[in-house]
Amino acid sequence: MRSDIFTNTAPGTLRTLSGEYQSRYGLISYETPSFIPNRLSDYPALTMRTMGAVNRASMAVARLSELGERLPNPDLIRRPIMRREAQSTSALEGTYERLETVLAQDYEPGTNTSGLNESMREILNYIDAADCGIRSIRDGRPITISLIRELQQLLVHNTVSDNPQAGEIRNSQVFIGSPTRKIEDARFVPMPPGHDLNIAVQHLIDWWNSRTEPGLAMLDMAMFHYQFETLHPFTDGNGRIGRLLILLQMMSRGLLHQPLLSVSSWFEQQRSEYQDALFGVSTRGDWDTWVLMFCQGVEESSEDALMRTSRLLFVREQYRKLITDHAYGNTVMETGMLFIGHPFLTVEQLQRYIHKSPTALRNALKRLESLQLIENMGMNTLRQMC
Ligand SMILES: Nc1ncnc2c1ncn2[C@@H]1O[C@H](COP(=O)(O)OP(=O)(O)OP(=O)(O)O)[C@@H](O)[C@H]1O
Repeated sequence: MRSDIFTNTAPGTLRTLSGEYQSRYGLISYETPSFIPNRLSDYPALTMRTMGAVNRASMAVARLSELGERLPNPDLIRRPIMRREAQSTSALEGTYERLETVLAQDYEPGTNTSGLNESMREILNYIDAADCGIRSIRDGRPITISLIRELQQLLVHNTVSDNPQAGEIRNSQVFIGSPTRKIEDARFVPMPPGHDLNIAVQHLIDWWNSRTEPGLAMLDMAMFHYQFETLHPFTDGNGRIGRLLILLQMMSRGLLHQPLLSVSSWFEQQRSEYQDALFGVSTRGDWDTWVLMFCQGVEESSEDALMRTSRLLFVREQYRKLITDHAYGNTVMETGMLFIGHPFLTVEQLQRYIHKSPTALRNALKRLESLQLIENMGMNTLRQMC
């Protein structure tokens, strides 16, 4: 990491690290600065433009929350939204599966994924971690180190990163973005592991839990996200856990009651600006650019979630009306409603969710197909058509 781009307004200090790493050519020695951020304390000075973005983001989340309160079946509607988040937060870190494949994957949190490929396992692990986080917040559990460690452990479960450091604050050095594999060329080198890192992470969590002013929650989340990523507490999964925490923080501060927000797709589209903005805080204390970007991301993601959720509600109403107009019975209605949260369903899944005879289910599917609400894709899979 270059040290000359850190100015005297950087909110931290540089410490030189030296060591050796194993390359394919043998042990190579390195010497590089690492960045130790100051503890978060007061709010940074922000421009009027950024304060406006903070307000707009808060209002967009409030609108989404209001819609969430009116949802007839929030758990069903949240399912495709969480899968989309799982797909894009993983894509941001280079783990890619098509969204359709993720939506079609027959999976419920906690079930065995060992037969699946590594990238699908990672994506489904995110669903497990998100599910665990959401349940914890709903049970009134505060955001603590132990909760965050539990989420990271779920995220890396049964993947290449499932090692003795899974679920632990790291005890080894990490380097962000060193594509040439030369440590000196890493874009950012977080602080070394050990006592100081553990204390810094604890301080960050205490800082978060001491913030209670609702009007400042957006700013708190932006600052928290920067500090979390800059500390990089884990050996893997820092980006994904950091972005999951944004949702959990909104829920725990009462800004959002239903987990309808997916921020990663927006950050994925702005990947290099996102990393530059985080880096800009470290190198020159440019909080304004970072907070502005964070709030734009939250605002646009909330607007997008509002649009997607409203569309799902509209589709649900269309299904309901058509099925009612044709005087079809409960099984058709129940089956049709299931497709709202499951754009793809296999016959086996349907049999698991709807406890009716195979003939009744077959008839219900035929009726939904005749109404052109679903389509048979072959291989026992049906797809929502609206
Ligand atoms: N300059 C930077 N300062 C602080 N954080 C950064 C910086 N650049 C990127 N990040 C954060 O680090 C994340 C990527 O980190 P890294 O490539 O080490 O992945 P990771 O820790 O393995 O976790 P994940 O795979 O979930 O990101 C980014 O998503 C971003 O949140």
